[in-house]
Amino acid sequence: MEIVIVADRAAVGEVAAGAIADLVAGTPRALLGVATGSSPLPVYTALARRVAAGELDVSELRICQLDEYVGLPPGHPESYRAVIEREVLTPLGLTQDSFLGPDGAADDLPAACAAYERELREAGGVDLQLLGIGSDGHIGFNEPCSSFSSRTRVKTLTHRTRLDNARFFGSLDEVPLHVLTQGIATISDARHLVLVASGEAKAEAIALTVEGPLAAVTPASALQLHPHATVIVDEAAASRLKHADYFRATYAAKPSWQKL
Ligand SMILES: N[C@@H]1[C@@H](O)[C@H](O)[C@@H](COP(=O)(O)O)O[C@@H]1O
Repeated sequence: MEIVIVADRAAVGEVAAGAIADLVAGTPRALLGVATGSSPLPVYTALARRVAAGELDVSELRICQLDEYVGLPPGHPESYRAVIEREVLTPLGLTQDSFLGPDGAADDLPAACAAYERELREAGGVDLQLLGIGSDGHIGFNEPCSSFSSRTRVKTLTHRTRLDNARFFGSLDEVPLHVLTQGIATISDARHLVLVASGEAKAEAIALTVEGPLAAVTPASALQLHPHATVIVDEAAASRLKHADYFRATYAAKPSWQKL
């Protein structure tokens, strides 16, 4: 696992966008897994800026979604499909044609989960999966104690996650209780995992992810098992890392030929 510590949220976005730009330069039709939440927004802003400046061509890029609420009516502004369209597809000039996501409005949810697993496989697998992290260490919607071998399935949100996400809805009651999410094994199939976090509220989850024991109670600790995982954090999110100085020195001495 490589840990990159930078000054602030905007710098987190620039470094992660650089990794995506490097991928697209070599593989224009790459499959990019995107995440919702506030953490990845600076990444999308940095990508959109590069596209607008003519520095990056994403016209062939394909996008896929990590997770989705169950039961929101189609077109609900907080469905993750709508969020990704608003925050990723439109700013990058992409359409729903280049987008894969699980169907949270399906009558048969297990079948929708199996169909999404199949779609990801048939698309050739995810090249780079961008991840945020919940304050309880969840990735996607894999709440604490999710199995490391889990595939896409229905999960129940914890009270804490529903409280965290209530800011996007009118009230806590409007936050769905159930979701579909890529499992931890599904996420780990991606060839490169890039987790971004900023702010003090994520410091404990980041310390447990990077330096804590491998434990289902911290779902993001599964990144420790991945052959190519990068964690990009700002100083506040890094503030509880015991090995921060080593991580800084390692990144500062990174050979120029070596990409993230
Ligand atoms: N399912 C999403 C996660 O993918 C995201 O990482 C998390 C953190 O969001 P934020 O970055 O806003 O703290 O929110 C939701 O639970």
